[in-house]
Amino acid sequence: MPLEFELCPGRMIGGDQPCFIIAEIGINHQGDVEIAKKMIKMAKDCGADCAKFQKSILEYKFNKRALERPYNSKHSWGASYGEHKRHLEFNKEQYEELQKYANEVGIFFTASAMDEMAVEFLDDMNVPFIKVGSNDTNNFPYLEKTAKTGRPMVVSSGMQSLETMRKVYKTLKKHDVNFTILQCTSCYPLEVQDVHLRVIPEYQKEFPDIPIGYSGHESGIGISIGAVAMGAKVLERHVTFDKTWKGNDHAASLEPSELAEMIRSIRALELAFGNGYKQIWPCEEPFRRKLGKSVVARVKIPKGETLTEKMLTVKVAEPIGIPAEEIYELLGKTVQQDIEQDDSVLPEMVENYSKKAKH
Ligand SMILES: CC(=O)N[C@H](C=O)[C@@H](O)[C@H](O)[C@H](O)COP(=O)(O)O
Ligand SMILES: C=C(OP(=O)(O)O)C(=O)O
Repeated sequence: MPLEFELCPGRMIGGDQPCFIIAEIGINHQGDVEIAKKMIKMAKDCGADCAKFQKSILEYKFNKRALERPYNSKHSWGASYGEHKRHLEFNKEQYEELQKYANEVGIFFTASAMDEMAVEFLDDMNVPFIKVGSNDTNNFPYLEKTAKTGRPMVVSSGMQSLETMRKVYKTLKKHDVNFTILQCTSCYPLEVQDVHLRVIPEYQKEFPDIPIGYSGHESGIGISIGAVAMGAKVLERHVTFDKTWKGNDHAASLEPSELAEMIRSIRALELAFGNGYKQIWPCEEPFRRKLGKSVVARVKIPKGETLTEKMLTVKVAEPIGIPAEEIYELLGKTVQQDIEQDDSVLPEMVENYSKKAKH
């Protein structure tokens, strides 16, 4: 399987492709379709590639007692966890409305499938790829089912060991499905010492034929930009209109100005990566001419003298002379005209000196 693949129609990821940026709306829409739409538009306006939600079919994601447990958090939308989750869940019609809206806006639309029924739900919706949230990454029947849809998979790896991730990789390889693995630590918000960006190159070594990415829950944008510098080819961040809103994820999310700034910085960083060639670039020429150093006579050198190191020095000189890096090639050669002290040494002043001064 190649290191690059098509994650969404017409959008390759991996290799030298720009990092694919997922704006994770998740549950930050507060259960309100109109807010969700505004968030889709905001993600597009900020330059994200994809707007993502979280789809659960609650009776399949949770057992009864988990749905009944009290949820006394300040982030709760109901007395029980089930009521809270029901408030945040969009139905099929609402998903279709959001998908249609994302299409109009021109941004890819998908969700994490939070249980096996949600996989079917999203597959029926023809989403471009399925996100596997960290809490399903060790759920092998679910992974097999998702892989069988044939849709590319973005697999997060919070709350998992390397051993489990090796099993995940082998399982998905068996199904010949395109997938990427994201480094992730599942804490909300995530403290910097718990980020572990060095897992990105570790994953690259472990899984050399798939793109590796990062799903971040930290505050701010610097660490995610760093993740891209370390090779993340997919980046997912939660987004919000207001970090102080009620809800578990808002504090670990980016507000629009941060999202836009992060994406601008990532796109600039990608340009800055360059192609790995080291050479003198055209943009450096004026500066090389002004600031670059040439060989200069340290003393007056009469015609016929043989050049020694003591006769020469290196300075910013006018006119530009033989470049500094060629000074040793001059030693032992004969000068064919007088050179005054502090004058540039020019190629035509030196016998059999074939190299031309670089102008
Ligand atoms: C692991 C996982 O699912 N994480 C998700 C993605 O990052 C989160 O958005 C959770 O859904 C969210 O933090 C849950 O919050 P509450 O429990 O208040 O609904
Ligand atoms: C839980 C999710 O993601 P992550 O594990 O990457 O935070 C998700 O996308 O629903």
